[in-house]
Amino acid sequence: MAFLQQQQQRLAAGQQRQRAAAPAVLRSSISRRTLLRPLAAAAPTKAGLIDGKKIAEDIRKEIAAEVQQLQKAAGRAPGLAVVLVGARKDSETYVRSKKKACAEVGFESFGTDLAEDVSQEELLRVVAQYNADPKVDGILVQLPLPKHINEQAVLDAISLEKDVDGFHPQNIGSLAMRGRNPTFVSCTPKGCMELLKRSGVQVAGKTAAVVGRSNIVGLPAALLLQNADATVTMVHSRTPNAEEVVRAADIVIAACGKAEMVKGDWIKPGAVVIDVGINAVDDASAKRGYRLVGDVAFAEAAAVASMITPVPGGVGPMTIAMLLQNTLEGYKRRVASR
Ligand SMILES: NC(=O)C1=CN([C@@H]2O[C@H](COP(=O)(O)OP(=O)(O)OC[C@H]3O[C@@H](n4cnc5c(N)ncnc54)[C@H](OP(=O)(O)O)[C@@H]3O)[C@@H](O)[C@H]2O)C=CC1
Ligand SMILES: Nc1nc(=O)c2c([nH]1)NC[C@@H]1CN(c3ccc(C(=O)N[C@@H](CCC(=O)O)C(=O)O)cc3)C=[N+]21
Repeated sequence: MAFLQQQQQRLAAGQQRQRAAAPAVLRSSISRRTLLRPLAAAAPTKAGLIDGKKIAEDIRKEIAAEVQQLQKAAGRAPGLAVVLVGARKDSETYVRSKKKACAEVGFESFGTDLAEDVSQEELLRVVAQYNADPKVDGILVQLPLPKHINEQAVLDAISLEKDVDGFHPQNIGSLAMRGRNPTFVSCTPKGCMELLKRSGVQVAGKTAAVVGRSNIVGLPAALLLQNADATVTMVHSRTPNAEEVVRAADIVIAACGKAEMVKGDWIKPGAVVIDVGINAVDDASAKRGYRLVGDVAFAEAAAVASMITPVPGGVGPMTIAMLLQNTLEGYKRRVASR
């Protein structure tokens, strides 16, 4: 019981600190009942929810307003080209939601759907066409690509000025070097940082753990946190003491692609948890026959963390909002340099 009390006390203190830093929109999501609950209560304390869906919606509105303002003088709307290879159901869904988001903010979207067995040469030709198209500000080739295609060769072929995914080696390399600004920052890690920023979470001086080291999520997320003056540790499949490293962190970004791997007792009381994971698990009671869960065991972690993102409704919608933001940035640069 003494331990529980201590933990509750630490939690309440952490939450009050976070609450003081949090903007009004978020403050309302940390309930009074949570804060005023007697310390010895057995029920788990609920973390404040970081509402990625709402924050992404705010950003889309900001983008739409800017497009309205800019497009008359520019003579055209921002343009995003999305290339889809094959017929993976999840990829088709993502591409559809990207095109829908484009329409919503007043972008023009271009799309090329290629057959699963398309040759690498043909795919490279499509990329080259979009590189040369003056109406296209951003190019996204949906991943994963079929096995017979060299993914990196395709990503390398996207013009640096149109690499709105931020996957070009020069963009990732610039992120890793002090004093260099990448042309574009990858959407998912950029979305994680934006969630922290818009939730009033201070990053400078904090310890952070990133679970996962992929080129598209874990690595750039760690670099961004480090550039924001956090002290960062990366955890991967060969890390023997992942749990211990995560438990030392004030900020956790989970991107390991393993459903609910990060447990509640891995989380330091009062930590902020950003869950990037998107995993489908079978669920006969769900309409689609499956439901989405993150890389974090949400309920357990929410009982310990001060703030946490849900899945769905957390990082996912932010990825799309950042894709639009990157495309708008590219458009503004290209219009200005005419
Ligand atoms: N919300 C969004 O917008 C997006 C969500 N995602 C989701 O994010 C997650 C990560 O995606 P992505 O980076 O592409 O995945 P990858 O499979 O490319 O990378 C996973 C990383 O996690 C590490 N890892 C795997 N198992 C463990 C383990 N047991 N302990 C510690 N680390 C481990 C791997 O280590 P190692 O390097 O040693 O193999 C690897 O670095 C997925 O769930 C994906 O669906 C991805 C993109 C966008
Ligand atoms: N070139 C490229 N760029 C990418 O950015 C890219 C990619 N390839 N391949 C696949 C991953 C995955 N990804 C997601 C985007 C949005 C949601 C998203 O909006 N998810 C919703 C739920 C969607 C649903 O209900 O199915 C949510 O989390 O709330 C998820 C995942 C982008 N990726």
